[in-house]
Amino acid sequence: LLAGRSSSRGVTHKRKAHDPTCRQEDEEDDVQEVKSGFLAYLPSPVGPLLPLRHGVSATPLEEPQGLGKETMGPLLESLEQPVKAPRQSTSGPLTLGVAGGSGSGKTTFARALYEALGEEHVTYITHDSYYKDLSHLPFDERKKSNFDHPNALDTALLVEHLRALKRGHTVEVPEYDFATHNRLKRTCKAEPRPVILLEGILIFADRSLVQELAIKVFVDTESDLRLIRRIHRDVKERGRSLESIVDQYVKTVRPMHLEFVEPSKREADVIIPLGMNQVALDMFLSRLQAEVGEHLGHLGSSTSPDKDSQSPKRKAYIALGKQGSLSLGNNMGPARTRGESEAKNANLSHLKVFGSK
Ligand SMILES: Nc1ncnc2c1ncn2[C@@H]1O[C@H](COP(=O)(O)OP(=O)(O)O)[C@@H](O)[C@H]1O
Ligand SMILES: Nc1ccn([C@@H]2O[C@H](COP(=O)(O)O)[C@@H](O)[C@H]2O)c(=O)n1
Repeated sequence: LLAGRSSSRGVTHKRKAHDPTCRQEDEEDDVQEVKSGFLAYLPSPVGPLLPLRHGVSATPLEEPQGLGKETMGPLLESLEQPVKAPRQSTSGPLTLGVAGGSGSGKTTFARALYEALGEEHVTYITHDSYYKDLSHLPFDERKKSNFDHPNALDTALLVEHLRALKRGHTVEVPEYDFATHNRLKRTCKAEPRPVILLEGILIFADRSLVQELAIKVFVDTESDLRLIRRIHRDVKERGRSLESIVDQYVKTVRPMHLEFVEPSKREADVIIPLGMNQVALDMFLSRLQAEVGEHLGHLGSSTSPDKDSQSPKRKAYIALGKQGSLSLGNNMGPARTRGESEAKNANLSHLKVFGSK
């Protein structure tokens, strides 16, 4: 569009500047350039051409070639507006979503963020905790379920919880057992904190969930690597056989990934290529530092002991991420449960990969 515009400007400038009709002719030229430029890009003629910009009062074109004010106004406005990052209000928690296919490294990435931002500042929730309970089915039926379809998860409850956290309420996050495919009886309290970190394969596939997220990161890893990682993990941590993993991958994981997860990538603000990697983490953390500082400042001392953005404490935890020191040596882990033993293994095995240096 811009290239077309500057060439027709050239034609306009050939005329004499003192010509009293110049302005009108300029305007006509502007109409011409609009005709040859914009018209080519718009799907169908929608009405007479009306004033376009300040100083350009174009004569309406004959129907049906013209363009309506309703169409051109917003179009031109949008062209003139700088592209703005979608920001949520700074008065509530900053909501961060990390999505990606199974085995892409989103847990690894999310936990690195969790550590780097400071656990006391982050409410960490996984969509996995909201898998629906299947205890009404016999085990053989349960294990054949499609766990990669959005209907397998109680997303409405998660959205409700996110909204409650934003209002400052503590929520009871369900606990899920991947070995039995059931919810446990107990729940896990998640307290409101300045940053809400949400992770899951399908979090960008649900509109109501996407709307709750201010910053959306997609961890993008090729399917062969994801499958290999999944095999390792599911054998070690989820008590699965190689045969069952491959069977599940072919029947549900892969097709659902192609249908729901991959297209949801377009919702992302940031795409991390090659899975979790230190350069991406560092860059993301640097950018986030300003956002987080703002949010921590806003939420005050009950959730943020260091209000001063230059305080040694904040510098320390951001630096922690930069060094890649990611060991989770405490019991303040995320509200994510896959049974006790799995949680322990998962924490340690993920974090070793990115242990400092
Ligand atoms: N960049 C990486 N290089 C090597 N292994 C990785 C990498 N990222 C993750 N992993 C390993 O792959 C497995 C799956 O990673 P995880 O973060 O749990 O993925 P997701 O949460 O997306 O399923 C884990 O065992 C983890 O240690
Ligand atoms: N009972 C269940 C529930 C889910 N899954 C699989 O978990 C995957 C999502 O978790 P990631 O940590 O890998 O993102 C998903 O692909 C489900 O197939 C399961 O196997 N059993």
